[in-house]
Amino acid sequence: MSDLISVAEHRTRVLNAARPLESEELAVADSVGSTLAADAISRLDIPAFDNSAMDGFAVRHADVAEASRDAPAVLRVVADVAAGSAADPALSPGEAARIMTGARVPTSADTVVPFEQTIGGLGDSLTEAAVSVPPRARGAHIRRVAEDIAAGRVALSAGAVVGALQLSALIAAGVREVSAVRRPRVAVVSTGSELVPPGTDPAPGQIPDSNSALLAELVADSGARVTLRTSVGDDPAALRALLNEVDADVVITSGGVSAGAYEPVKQALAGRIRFDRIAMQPGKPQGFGVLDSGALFFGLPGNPVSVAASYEMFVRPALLRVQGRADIDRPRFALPATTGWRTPAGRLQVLPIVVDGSGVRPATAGGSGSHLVGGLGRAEGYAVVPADVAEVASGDLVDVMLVS
Ligand SMILES: Nc1nc2c(c(=O)[nH]1)N[C@H]1C(S)=C(S)[C@@H](COP(=O)(O)OP(=O)(O)OC[C@H]3O[C@@H](n4cnc5c(N)ncnc54)[C@H](O)[C@@H]3O)O[C@H]1N2
Ligand code: MOO
Repeated sequence: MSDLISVAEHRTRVLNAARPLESEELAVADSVGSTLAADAISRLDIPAFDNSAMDGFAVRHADVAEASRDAPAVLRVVADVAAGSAADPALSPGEAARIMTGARVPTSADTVVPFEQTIGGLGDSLTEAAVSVPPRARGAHIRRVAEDIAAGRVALSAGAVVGALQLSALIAAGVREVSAVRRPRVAVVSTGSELVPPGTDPAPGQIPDSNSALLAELVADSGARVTLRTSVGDDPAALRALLNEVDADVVITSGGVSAGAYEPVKQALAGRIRFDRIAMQPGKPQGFGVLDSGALFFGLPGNPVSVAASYEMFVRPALLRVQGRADIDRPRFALPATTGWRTPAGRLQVLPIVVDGSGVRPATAGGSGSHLVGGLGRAEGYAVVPADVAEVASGDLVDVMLVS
């Protein structure tokens, strides 16, 4: 239909309004989940000093270069260097130091021979080392100072999110504080008079409010903080009052944006934000704008699969952008469909999928219905099928983004 606007156009509008928040200094231990606002600079070399990669002997390469099982190079062991030791024993020709993994390599040694390449191994290692296998090269089994990151270099770049891997790198680099973008505060509001709180038995005509939980968890997964999670009935005045009070950087509602008689979001915000029909399935009706408070406002359609798909396509990229993330899109892979399915003409399809062997199939038994919230529980990601494709056949390659 001609009044549909493309996903790309809507996304551009959303991202243009999504500006990074201010930054704050955080202790590294408190930075997990935050995005760096500036490069974190290493205070230490990694490795911090030349050290041994193996338990064995620190040797002079010239002493062992010709060693063989028939003619072992027999060295006198003059020192024992454990990890943590500051010792730097001097080795003369014909001498070795016993050394453990992670220990400093003596300045006068240039190679490490593991116990396995000696005749006596650990057994008589404090008296002599009979090397029976020559090292592959001078420098073998030595981990060089700063070969990974040098002090003064970037340990983690602006725009990176601090997870477990990044935290370990920052700690190893001796970083104590980072400049991080403040995490967005997000309000999640379900609308609909049919909703009852999770765990409550619905009366006839009622259903559990699954969207606010869905959105709250998605928001948390995106590194933002849910500061309000609530539900209002089909009551535009109540919603307007709530929106006037809410203190958040981003407000996300579900429901009440389509063409019915009771559309609280549309009625509460008519003239203040845009309501568009997007060429996407699910997720056609979308409200978006900036509230008087400056908060970004997303009025997502109420159908649960529409909420999940709209979040992936519009809200998540925006939340990552306001956090200053370098990467705001999930990686996409082309995988074959293991079964065929129909796609809506003229709308980009965002279909929950299950990874099935080396291909994908719809997660929702009935296909692409936006109400099939039960099937969402099986979904591992989405197939994103262009608007001009009318049908996916078994074996076709489809673009997939994984979310779990
Ligand atoms: N005449 C038309 N009707 C509809 C159109 C249209 O273009 N013309 N669009 C359809 C499409 S597409 C969608 S998507 C929905 C969007 O409707 P709303 O955003 O107004 O959402 P509601 O009507 O409030 O709810 C839709 C559906 O989702 C269920 N729901 C709502 N909130 C929750 C919640 N928190 N947890 C679980 N389920 C929820 C609700 O009960 C409805 O079944 O409009 C179509 N109609
Ligand atoms: O756009 Mo609705 O989300 O197709 O069902």
